[in-house]
Amino acid sequence: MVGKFITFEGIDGAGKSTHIAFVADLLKAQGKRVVVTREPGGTPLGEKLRDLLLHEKMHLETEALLMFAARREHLAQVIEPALARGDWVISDRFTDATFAYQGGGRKLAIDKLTALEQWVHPNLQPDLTLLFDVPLEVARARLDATRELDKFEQEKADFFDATRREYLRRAAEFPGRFRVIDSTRSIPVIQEELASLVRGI
Ligand SMILES: Nc1ncnc2c1ncn2[C@@H]1O[C@H](COP(=O)(O)OP(=O)(O)OP(=O)(O)O)[C@@H](O)[C@H]1O
Ligand SMILES: Cc1cn([C@H]2C[C@H](O)[C@@H](COP(=O)(O)O)O2)c(=O)[nH]c1=O
Repeated sequence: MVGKFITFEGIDGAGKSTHIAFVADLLKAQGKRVVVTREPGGTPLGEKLRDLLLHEKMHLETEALLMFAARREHLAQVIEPALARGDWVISDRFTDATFAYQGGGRKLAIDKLTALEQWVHPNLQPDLTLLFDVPLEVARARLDATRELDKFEQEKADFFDATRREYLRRAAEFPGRFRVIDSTRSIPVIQEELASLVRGI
């Protein structure tokens, strides 16, 4: 059995995490073994780096390098072994998030990120990337309703507009693996679309 690599992306508050367990359950119901994980994080070292990344101020290049350091560990410890076993992997964010947040949001040169991507995972891309897309005001209202905001969530509107634009630019650049989900709709309506997508996988 050959597993597939599915990533969930979107600006903070877009609603991606809400749907991960739903998609995992659909795949399990099809008899697939599923590993659910997240970035930054997914390993003990990655979770420590996550804590730093989400709460400490740092130079933007340090931030990008730490994202890729956590990713290298995540690939080695979790993603690559799972795919090699034939499991399916669902990751709450992956490298598209670095292009969107550190590239789009923080304006770090895209060619530097491309070089890191080539170093860390030259031969692996997600088979499917679900981009949960909402205007900033919708995401912000959803976040405000939930919890204390981390370093990224406290960023200003310009940052999230640029992050969202870079996500959408990448979705247009890689139409074969991206599906843009209109996440302004209700949860049950989005789940109908996800169920139909998963049936076709
Ligand atoms: N389609 C939707 N309609 C209304 N509320 C939603 C929808 N999707 C998610 N929410 C709510 O919005 C909030 C944020 O959702 P969720 O945690 O899934 O977002 P997220 O994109 O994963 O954010 P983050 O990246 O910050 O974790 C939650 O309270 C969730 O219940
Ligand atoms: C992988 C990755 C993540 N980020 C940012 C995006 C979010 O604000 C946080 C992760 O929190 P989540 O609510 O669990 O999604 O980290 C980033 O800036 N760059 C990345 O590569």
